[in-house]
Amino acid sequence: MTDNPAWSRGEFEAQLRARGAGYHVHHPFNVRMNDGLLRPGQIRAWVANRFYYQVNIPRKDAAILANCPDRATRRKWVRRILDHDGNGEDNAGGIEAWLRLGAAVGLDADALWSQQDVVPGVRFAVDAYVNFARQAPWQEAVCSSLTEMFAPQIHKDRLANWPVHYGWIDPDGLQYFRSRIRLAERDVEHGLQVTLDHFTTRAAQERALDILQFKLDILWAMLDAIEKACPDSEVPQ
Ligand SMILES: O=C(O)c1cc(C(=O)O)c2c(n1)C(=O)C(=O)c1cc(C(=O)O)[nH]c1-2
Repeated sequence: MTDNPAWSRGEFEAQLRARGAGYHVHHPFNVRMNDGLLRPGQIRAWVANRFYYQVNIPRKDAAILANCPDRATRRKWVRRILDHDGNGEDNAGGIEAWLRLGAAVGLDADALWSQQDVVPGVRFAVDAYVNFARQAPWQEAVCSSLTEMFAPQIHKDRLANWPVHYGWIDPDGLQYFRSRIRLAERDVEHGLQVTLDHFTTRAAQERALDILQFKLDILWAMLDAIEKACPDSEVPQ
């Protein structure tokens, strides 16, 4: 506990944004991916492992919905589930778009759905995120989604760099990244509003920073595990 005065809304938001220094955009594996240094087998390993994150995001969001008694919040939050699952009509959803990314890098949908290439560290990290959302107060789970503040840039980097470095990947497969830029910005606007409204004492604000760090660590741990599973020397082309 701290006796320090609460930060202003602006200062609190600045403290949250400053945590971007630890975002997985700076992970060595992501840096090499962005610099065009990964072999096809390493890109495929990343896509297959990240699929486990993709399919669990709507389950995580459903847990937040289940814990949230506030109808106005649920009305906004439910959109996130449809963003990923699609609606079976005009919106195919993000999971479908990720399957198209898989196809573009040479992975068929059955291989992705089977999760046969998901390594234990990725499974543990993603499961920790879903479990946190099930067990924590819903405002804390909302706060944990705020790594998305830093996601638009990572998507833009991929859109700019992959076509240059990885000519073997059909650029149509990159649509997932394109679609997430706008959605992430919308999500962050709402998630930040909930967080800035809820964590109002200095102790609570510091708790929010710890929650954000927990989520940054999940993303970082995923890349550690993927990197370890496919070192440069052992990856088949
Ligand atoms: O590609 C990425 O680096 C990245 C990171 C994150 C993130 O920061 O959690 C998300 C996504 N992508 C993403 O596509 C996505 O839909 C998403 C939802 C969430 C969330 O916590 O609710 N994070 C992210």
